[in-house]
Amino acid sequence: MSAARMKVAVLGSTGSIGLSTLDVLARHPDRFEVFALTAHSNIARLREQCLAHRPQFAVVVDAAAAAKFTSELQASGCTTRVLVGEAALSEVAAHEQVDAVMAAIVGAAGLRSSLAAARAGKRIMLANKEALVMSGPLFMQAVRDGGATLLPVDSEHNAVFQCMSGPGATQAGVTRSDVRRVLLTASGGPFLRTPASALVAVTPEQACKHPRWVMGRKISVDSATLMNKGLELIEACLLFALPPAQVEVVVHPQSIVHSLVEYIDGSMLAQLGNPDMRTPIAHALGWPERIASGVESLDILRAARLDFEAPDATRFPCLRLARSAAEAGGTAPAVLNAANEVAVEAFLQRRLSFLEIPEVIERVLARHPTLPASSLDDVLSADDWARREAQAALTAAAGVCA
Ligand SMILES: NC(=O)C1=CN([C@@H]2O[C@H](COP(=O)(O)OP(=O)(O)OC[C@H]3O[C@@H](n4cnc5c(N)ncnc54)[C@H](OP(=O)(O)O)[C@@H]3O)[C@@H](O)[C@H]2O)C=CC1
Ligand SMILES: CC(=O)[C@@H](O)[C@H](O)COP(=O)(O)O
Ligand SMILES: [Mn+2]
Repeated sequence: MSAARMKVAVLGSTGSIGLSTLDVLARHPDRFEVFALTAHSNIARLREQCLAHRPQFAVVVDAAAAAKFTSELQASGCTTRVLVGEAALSEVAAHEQVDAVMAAIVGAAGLRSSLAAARAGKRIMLANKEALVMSGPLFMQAVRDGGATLLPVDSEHNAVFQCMSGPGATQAGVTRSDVRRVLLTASGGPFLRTPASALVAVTPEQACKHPRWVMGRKISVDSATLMNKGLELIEACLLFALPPAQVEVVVHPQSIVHSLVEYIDGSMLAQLGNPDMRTPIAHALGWPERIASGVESLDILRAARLDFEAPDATRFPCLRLARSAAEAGGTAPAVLNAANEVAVEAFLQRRLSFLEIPEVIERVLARHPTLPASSLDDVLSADDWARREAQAALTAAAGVCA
């Protein structure tokens, strides 16, 4: 039985998606084998995970932490081999023995390893939306060239994927002419009802307190600015080969409907469930079969009502910025993403106010002449340029902030 087990590499295993993935994997020891785990700063958690799951490889990005980690593992009798450095992430993602890769590193740091999994033809379960947003058509081409299977883990895209299954189902990235539009649901984040005048003083702690989901700090801030939905709009256009005009965003505070697809006959299909990432993770791991996730049944009588409203473009300008970048294409999404990463990090470090996040991004985008993104070098150059521009914009904003 063990010969048929799927070997899974979990990139970013110490994060929120990583933890949920290991929870689902542990429910199916007959079906999955944890092949590799990776961490950046949380070495203590990686050690616990290695002892619990006994992977063949563990990757520690930071060389300074690796020696102590390796001797601790050995002292515990754990035979996991420790690999060190960023290149090792791609090595395990593309390893010939790996069947499936959970891409759950946050931000641009996950680009190379996600691409490596695509090129090596793996089953890629994609949570790391920033990698796809940055490299866009190049990423989708790598999936096709490598013969990979790309399965969306982001809850909205997993919902759309599920609503597009059935007769006539296509692979992710292939246009369906019978789809009229996709509606991505947004919770609205922690500041859905916060007046504009109060947004200026909100703290990182408040921004990271998501009303429905427990997530890492970066995506939590993105959710609060609605940039998460902006990145997801670009992600949806790429995954489902749709123009931005066919992807709409609707605020749904209960986070029960995870997204909807409308067909040309007027049918709207939605995927519903409790807000728990183990559902899309289990879907991606088991696909095309369904496997248990540990998620409780949704009590629709208790939920009782589902509300929908339009997003407020004035208080949350990030959505507009992302839509413009989606329409511009080329290097614009990579620039949007990089500027956002810099601005969010500065906000988390209290060097930038909440309302200055979109200001920094807009300033960088305004200075960017969109170029074709024909190669990975084009994407990385745009990313590098945008980070430097955003740092400069931070300095300007810090003067205002101080
Ligand atoms: N959390 C959620 O519910 C959802 C998340 N996503 C997406 O999934 C991805 C992960 O999110 P989430 O789990 O919340 O984030 P977390 O911050 O909780 O975890 C991030 C993971 O990435 C690792 N990491 C951070 N920086 C680096 C780096 N430079 N090199 C290598 N590894 C690094 C972290 O390691 P360490 O902890 O050791 O520092 C950790 O394992 C994001 O792209 C997010 O947008 C999408 C939908 C839902
Ligand atoms: C769980 C998930 O997929 C997140 O991307 C979530 O959607 C964030 O919530 P928002 O809808 O508030 O952005
Ligand atoms: Mn999402």
